[in-house]
Amino acid sequence: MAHDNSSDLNPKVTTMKGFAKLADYSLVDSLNADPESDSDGNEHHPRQVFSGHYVPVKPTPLPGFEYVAHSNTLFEELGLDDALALTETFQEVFSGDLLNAPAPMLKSGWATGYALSIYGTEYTQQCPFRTGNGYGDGRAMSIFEGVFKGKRWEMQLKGGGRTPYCRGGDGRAVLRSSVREFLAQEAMHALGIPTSRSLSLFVSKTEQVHRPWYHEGSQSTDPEIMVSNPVAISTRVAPSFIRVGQLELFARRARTNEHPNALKELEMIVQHLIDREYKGEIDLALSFSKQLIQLAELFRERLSSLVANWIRVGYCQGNFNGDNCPAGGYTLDYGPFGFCEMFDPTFQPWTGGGRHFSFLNQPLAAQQNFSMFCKSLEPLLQDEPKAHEELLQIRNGFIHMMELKVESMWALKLGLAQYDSELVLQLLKLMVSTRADFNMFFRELSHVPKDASALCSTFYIEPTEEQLTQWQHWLNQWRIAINADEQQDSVSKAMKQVNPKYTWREWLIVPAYQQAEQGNYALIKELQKVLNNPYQEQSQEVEDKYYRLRPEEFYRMGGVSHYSCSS
Ligand SMILES: Nc1ncnc2c1ncn2[C@@H]1O[C@H](COP(=O)(O)OP(=O)(O)OP(=O)(O)O)[C@@H](O)[C@H]1O
Ligand SMILES: [Mg+2]
Repeated sequence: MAHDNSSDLNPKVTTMKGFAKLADYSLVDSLNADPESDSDGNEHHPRQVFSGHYVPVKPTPLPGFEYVAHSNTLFEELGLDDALALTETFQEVFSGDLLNAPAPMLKSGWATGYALSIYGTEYTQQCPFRTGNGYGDGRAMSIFEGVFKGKRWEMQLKGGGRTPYCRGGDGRAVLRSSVREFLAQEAMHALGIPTSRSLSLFVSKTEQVHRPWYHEGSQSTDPEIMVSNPVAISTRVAPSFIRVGQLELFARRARTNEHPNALKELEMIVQHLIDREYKGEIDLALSFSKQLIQLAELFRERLSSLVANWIRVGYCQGNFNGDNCPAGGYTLDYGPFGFCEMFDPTFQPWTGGGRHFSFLNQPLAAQQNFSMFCKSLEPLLQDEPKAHEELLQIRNGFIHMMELKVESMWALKLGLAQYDSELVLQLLKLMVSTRADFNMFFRELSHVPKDASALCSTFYIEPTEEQLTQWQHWLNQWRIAINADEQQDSVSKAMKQVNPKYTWREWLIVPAYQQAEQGNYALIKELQKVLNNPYQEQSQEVEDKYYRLRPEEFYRMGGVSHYSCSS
């Protein structure tokens, strides 16, 4: 199926010449190309896509583009020289113009369809045709795959214009959301959490689009005004961009036998998933049904560990539905996300997200996505009752595995050899009652203080005498549990490796995208540096600026503490 003739690149690539070919990995939707396609041969109109794994699309270039940033870290990992980001060809390609893309790159990219399920419920109404056949990458498109230093990566533009899945949207992403996604992906990577990565970010100096937003300083939940913002293209990179929702799309079609190839298309996309995301971990000599069982086990492991890690660093995805859940088990779609500052188990920055996707509910949301993943594999096991039963058991075991992961995450955060439910529950209650900052609290605790007053700098309120006594009691219990008198140094060191000092604080990111809108990208560079080293101590200057409780004026502020528009 996969057409794979890409070659390894030499270290430190300085030109685009070595960039590998886009893999035409599977069935293209060729039967129903858009009769209305524009003179550039591209499809900019919403339409139903009934079959095939992708639709060829050409990005719509950013007019009057300007380079904003690239990730030195990812460049280094891919073996690319930083100077490449400043070359004309690179800038053209990653601002959406493939006209001069050097061979063996193709002159067009591809967009994929996916299905939507929200918290385990299947939806079909979210496209103009109310069938689900027009739902998918509405403004994201991959432009090639390549092998860099022995590892295969897919590169995808976000905001590169309309696709048949655009549903009437403009196909664009604004600079605000693009800066957030660009920085967040690399910050998560630095935190040690699997994620799509950021390659580059370009902005248009001439094209703007409108998005609903807030008045300066507004405390409204809903945005009050339309604000125009420059459009941007960020490029994200991952082994593949296959989402649970994508498997769901093909499984739904297979279940209802929507066309003669439906089951085959499901099988092909699952094979592609194994090839791109699980090769090396799945025994390809096994029968396909046994491979599927291994796949489900591996994804269960990756997904549960991912979500436990999200909680570890205070991350809330915000909209963890099936189409924002990559089947490779990493984090994707940094639009509705946020990081919990003042600890609240129901923290949810995205006003459209609801409690079911809130901070400490994410394990349950993950369970729903995992169930949909398993359900998508079922049509492939319809003649294999034994394997089907095994799959159901793996599905039913998710929540237990998730619990274990969450428990060991708390144990790790607290430097405990074993999870202690009483200690953790008491702690979370105390954190809520004294309004502790989630990440600063754990960082200060990592110094293993003797006196509870050392923790007060992480509280948003002045604790009462009674609360201080409760804290001291908890601290004493905890110190006994970690054997602090003898192991203080080693526990402290280990805790600092899992409790980050520098994490995402939305109010410190806002000025970076605001200044970028004025053409000043210095703060983006500064944030890249700071967030790239989350576990290390940095200079006093950095500490004073970035290791701080959120100032009161940013609480309840639209666009900072919550947002309704993430695009
Ligand atoms: N401006 C837009 N134009 C066209 N389609 C859009 C636009 N904004 C969002 N969409 C599409 O709407 C759907 C839901 O949007 P959502 O915010 O989850 O995704 P996203 O942030 O665009 O993308 P992704 O999940 O690829 O990171 C997606 O299928 C997305 O492609
Ligand atoms: Mg999305």
